[in-house]
Amino acid sequence: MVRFLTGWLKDVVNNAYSRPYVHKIRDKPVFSLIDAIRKVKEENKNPIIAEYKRASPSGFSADRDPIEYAKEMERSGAVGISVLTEDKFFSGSYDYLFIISHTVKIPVLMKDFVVTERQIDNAYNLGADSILLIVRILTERELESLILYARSYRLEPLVEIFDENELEMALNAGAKIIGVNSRDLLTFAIDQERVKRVLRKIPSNVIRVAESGITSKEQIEELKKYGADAFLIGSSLMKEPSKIKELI
Ligand SMILES: O=C(O)c1ccccc1NCC(=O)[C@H](O)[C@H](O)COP(=O)(O)O
Repeated sequence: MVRFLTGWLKDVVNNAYSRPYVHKIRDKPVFSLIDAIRKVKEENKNPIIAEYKRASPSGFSADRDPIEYAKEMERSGAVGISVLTEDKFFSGSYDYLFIISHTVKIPVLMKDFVVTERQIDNAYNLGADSILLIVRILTERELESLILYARSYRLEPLVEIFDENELEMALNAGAKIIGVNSRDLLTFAIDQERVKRVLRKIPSNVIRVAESGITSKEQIEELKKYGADAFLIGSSLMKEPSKIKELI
């Protein structure tokens, strides 16, 4: 049983259960997102996970070529690329994941509302190096078992949390890389103060990712003071890809 869900989150999860199995065989190695983040930090640069997102339920939309975008992000030093594959609300697709993961040689994260092992099979077969697991939409048992299932493919999942309660669940489930989303998934409101509060409670042996609503270098520097190791940025890079140079 998934947790009690309302509004569009209920629809997005129902849709996730019906995603088809993709018949492909993985033909590339797995790149570790955690290792890549540590390496970029050692080089005194900001590890930016650049997101390929064409639309979102909060009204965002951008029409950008996935190959050009991914190449520019890699060339500019992004630590990884996050690819939205959710089709109904984000206009994502498995095709974008396959194309991008076969274009770049940096880790690629499958960003979706993962609730089934089949979605993880697809992520692996399509060339993803990590997947997102959102605590808000999973029970504790599901979170634990999906983490283990992803690891059976050597995909270390980015576990997304909202607050301290979800942090406890993520830590209990053994997450090694945790993202704190500043965007409330139901109201879409951005709250960076909550992110700072939660980030500083994450143990330093866990990789801490600040997610959503990041538009400037000043914000990144501020989030670093609270322990952020990496930054997941979608909208502002989709609108203006060259901005990545100033953020790194
Ligand atoms: O992007 C949205 O508007 C959104 C709305 C509701 C649920 C999730 C949503 N986005 C998923 C994400 O986590 C973001 O795409 C990602 O963190 C990047 O955020 P941003 O830089 O603000 O585009």
